[in-house]
Amino acid sequence: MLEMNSVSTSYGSVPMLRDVSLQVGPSEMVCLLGPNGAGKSTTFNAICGLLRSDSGSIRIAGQDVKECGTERLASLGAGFVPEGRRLFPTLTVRENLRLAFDAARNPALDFETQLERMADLFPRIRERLGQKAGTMSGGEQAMVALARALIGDPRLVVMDEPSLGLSPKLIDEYFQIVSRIRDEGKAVLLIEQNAETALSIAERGYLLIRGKIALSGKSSDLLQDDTIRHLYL
Ligand SMILES: Nc1ncnc2c1ncn2[C@@H]1O[C@H](COP(=O)(O)OP(=O)(O)OP(=O)(O)O)[C@@H](O)[C@H]1O
Repeated sequence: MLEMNSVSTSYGSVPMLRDVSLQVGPSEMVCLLGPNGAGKSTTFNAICGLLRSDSGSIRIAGQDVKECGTERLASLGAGFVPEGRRLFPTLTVRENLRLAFDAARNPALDFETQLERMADLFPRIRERLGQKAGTMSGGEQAMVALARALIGDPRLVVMDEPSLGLSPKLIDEYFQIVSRIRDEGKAVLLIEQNAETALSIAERGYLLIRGKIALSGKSSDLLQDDTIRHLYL
């Protein structure tokens, strides 16, 4: 579903990602870990086409992101949860979800049916569809941002530090929903600081350090790895 091959990026003359390769297969949850400044959000921005790579390729469902253009990624079956949620604060929850639904351009889906599915998955937002997104609590906004990524029924979901700022109880609730999404057959790339939780629900993981993939493997192996233990556990 997602394939990055030897991707390098830079900010002006400063190199950032260096030869980053990673894959996420269908129905697979993979996490990307890394300390502050390692390049995790840069990777997210490169995947969703907001940042041009200098070399290498990024494919979603076999389609090159550069050729496709950011505005068409949703119609390839990809949903994104950016760091900080980035909802439209003056629009209601329903309007935020409607915009994402329309961007997915999936004629097989009906908006009201999808909205009902989101309300089932996120009981916290059922009562709040008419509320302006900017007036919601951080936890509620996190749920709306995930619902926005899911409303077009994507096959791949890419999330950038979705648990940032959530209470421990809400983090548990959030990741239970993320696990359910994977169990329903979606591919997930989970970019996270919260290594223990991410490795406990993802099948595989990558560790990014200073723009390079320093480690990769099965989550059970990474949990035992000295570098990971030293950095996080
Ligand atoms: N637009 C930009 N212009 C110049 N440098 C940038 C830009 N965006 C990010 N950087 C730099 O690139 C490096 C990686 O940033 P990035 O946001 O990808 O890290 P991160 O792993 O997501 O970190 P964090 O966990 O703190 O969010 C940092 O040193 C950052 O200052």
